[in-house]
Amino acid sequence: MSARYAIVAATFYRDLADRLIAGAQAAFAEAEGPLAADGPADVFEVPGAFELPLAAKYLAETGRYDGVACVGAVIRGETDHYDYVCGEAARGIQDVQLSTGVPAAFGVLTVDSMDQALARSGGDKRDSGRHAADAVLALQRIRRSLAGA
Ligand SMILES: Nc1c(NC[C@H](O)[C@H](O)[C@H](O)CO)[nH]c(=O)[nH]c1=O
Ligand SMILES: CC(=O)[C@@H](O)COP(=O)(O)O
Repeated sequence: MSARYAIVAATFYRDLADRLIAGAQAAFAEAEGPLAADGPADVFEVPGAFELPLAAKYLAETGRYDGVACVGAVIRGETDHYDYVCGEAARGIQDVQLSTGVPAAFGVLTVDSMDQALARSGGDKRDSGRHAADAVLALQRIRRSLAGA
């Protein structure tokens, strides 16, 4: 039985979203055995990170996906708007996975500069898109093992 994954991307910073999507797609493509995907992850886009939780909820509630990787980038500006966007995205995505039982990973960069974002979206620090997909796979591995127990 193969798996189906989704990626929902906040495209407020288009180039960063594309880098994060690529990382998540690569990680999903490497999944093996019962976690192996039946094809590339379906990609859905929202304007910003604040919209990620509801999009993830829509996808999780379809019952069509074994997990959802939520990706995006929030770069601090002059005001405290950053705090609200980041906080609600994190809390909302966590609520989706806890309420639906469908893995929904937090692959949202919360940074102070574009340089920090580039370094964490497949640059020299990490690939948060890949990490989000890996988190989905790790939770799905547990879920599948318990289902087979
Ligand atoms: N400043 C950033 C935003 N802001 C937009 C919000 O996420 C949201 O789309 C808007 O408030 C309408 O509800 N979003 C990001 O993803 N990254 C940012 O840096
Ligand atoms: C993270 C944000 O919402 C940010 O881009 C907004 O910038 P500002 O705080 O300067 O209005």
